[in-house]
Amino acid sequence: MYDEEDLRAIREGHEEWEEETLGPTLDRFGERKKQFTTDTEGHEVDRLYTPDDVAEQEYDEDLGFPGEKPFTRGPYPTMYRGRLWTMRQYAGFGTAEETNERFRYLIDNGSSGLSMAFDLPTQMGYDSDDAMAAGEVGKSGVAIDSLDDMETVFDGIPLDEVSTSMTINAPASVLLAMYVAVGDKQGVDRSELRGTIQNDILKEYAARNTFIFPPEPSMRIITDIFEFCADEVPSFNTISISGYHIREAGSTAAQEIAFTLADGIEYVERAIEAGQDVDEFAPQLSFFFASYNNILEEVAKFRAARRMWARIMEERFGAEDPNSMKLKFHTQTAGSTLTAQQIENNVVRVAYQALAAVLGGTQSLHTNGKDEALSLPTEESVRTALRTQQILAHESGAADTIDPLAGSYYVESLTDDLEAEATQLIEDIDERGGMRQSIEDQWVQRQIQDVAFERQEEIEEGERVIVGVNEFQSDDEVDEDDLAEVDEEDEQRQIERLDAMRDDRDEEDVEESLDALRDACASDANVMPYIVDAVKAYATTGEICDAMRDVFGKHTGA
Ligand SMILES: C[C@H](C(=O)O)C(=O)SCCNC(=O)CCNC(=O)[C@H](O)C(C)(C)COP(=O)(O)OP(=O)(O)OC[C@H]1O[C@@H](n2cnc3c(N)ncnc32)[C@H](O)[C@@H]1OP(=O)(O)O
Repeated sequence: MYDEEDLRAIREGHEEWEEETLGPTLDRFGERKKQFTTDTEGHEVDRLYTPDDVAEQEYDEDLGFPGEKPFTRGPYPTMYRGRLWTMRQYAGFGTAEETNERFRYLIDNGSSGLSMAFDLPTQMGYDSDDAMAAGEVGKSGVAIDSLDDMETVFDGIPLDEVSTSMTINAPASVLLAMYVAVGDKQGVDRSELRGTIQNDILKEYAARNTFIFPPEPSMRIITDIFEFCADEVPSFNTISISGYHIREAGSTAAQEIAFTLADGIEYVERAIEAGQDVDEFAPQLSFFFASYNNILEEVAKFRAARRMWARIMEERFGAEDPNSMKLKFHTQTAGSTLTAQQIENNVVRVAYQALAAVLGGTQSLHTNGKDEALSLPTEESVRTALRTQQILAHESGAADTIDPLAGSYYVESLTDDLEAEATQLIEDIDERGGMRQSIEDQWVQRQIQDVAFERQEEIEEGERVIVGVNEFQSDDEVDEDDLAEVDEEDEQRQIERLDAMRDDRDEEDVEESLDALRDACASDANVMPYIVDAVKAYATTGEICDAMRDVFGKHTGA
């Protein structure tokens, strides 16, 4: 963007400055550290960035305009001036009634989207009365045993007026079918259903661990979902390809981009192999990233990811519809950065992380509650987390102009560096036979673990300061009474609900629908319509997943 002459003058000026102005000050005072790095190991931060650091950038090709390729500056032409990001607080615990109450509370307080957390048994495809579920029912999210529970969660919440994200992976097909069935019962046209299922099984094998079936049938179910949604539920985001868990497992920012986009590449390849047209399903692919404390690195990460995905979709897959190239993403502030010490500091961490997400152009945001390192968040901490977003949206000015950090020599240079680093990693993965193979070989897991280990050492040795933990400690202790408690009776109540539901349903319908589903799994039919039928017959999550386990088998380890 600068001509050679300008650049030469800048370089000369830089050298002069180093000698005449900087030198004497450095000699007298030095600097705080020998080396400055970004949040992630190995990425050195220079003292000063100038146009020379972004001399290679071409405005048109690398930045462009918002809503246009390569979408570095954002997927929409007006961004937050037209519509604020969706404030989507992750919630759900105990029984369907409790979750319905929390959802209504969030909507009453200005939440603009819902985000549903499921308990571990639901995520693993077990009913609440299964021996495998004991002690876990309703703990990390809501227990959904059947359509009956789903109807209760959305009681009084018209599905044509909200968009709902569901953090569900291995049994995503079942929960999506339940959502569709609730919509059908509410009389909402399927084309009006909006939301996202996480449905990202590859990162389950690599980092999050709630898988049920082996990789092969899991990938088939995912492509069936893409096809079903394109035909029946066209506004639904069929997957949330997630870097969040990869980062939380310890990865660097560049690895977070690379492994997430490499997962994306694997899904796109599979769907194309299954005969689908890339421009039919790609616009409904969505992404999910973490936002950490290093604000400028995070902004660069989001911008680099957008640019890379646009290039991958166009150049690698020949996508023609610009909507197929737009990387739209949800952000969650980083749970692992929250400290159990001085929990009020977490409000500040979350605010900075949320700022980074917004400066980076997120479409949807969850801000963590300050107490989440210790317990489920209380209503009060959930409210403060939501208010943090509202202050950011309405008071900070951060939403008033598009991609405000563009043109910062540092942010642009870091955007380029992260793109280069992540592109190199994707090339390495390609050479190893793709992401699925690299996960099966444990290569991805090892890359992440190595970084996580180094970071832990830095914290233990005090090289990395965590305020309130290894520096600036104080003796204040959290009052246990201020934390949310899990109701231990929930498990029993949920089992009773499930029993009552089973007494009411038509067993013959259930059996027939499960037999048909088994047959569909064993053939090459799309499984989704069969799952919708089973759900509508009130077959349970566990029964449906068992029918699929009968045909697909179980995956026991990555
Ligand atoms: C840690 C934890 C765990 O492990 O358990 C987790 O995983 S929690 C994980 C929780 N995960 C999540 O919550 C995932 C959330 N994800 C999402 O909501 C989605 O995938 C998303 C990222 C694409 C965001 O979807 P969204 O509906 O909120 O937002 P969108 O960007 O699609 O915008 C909604 C509609 O408004 C339109 N729109 C948006 N902005 C503009 C604008 N400036 N001008 C005009 N129109 C606009 C869009 O085109 C779209 O309409 P149209 O559709 O007509 O084009």
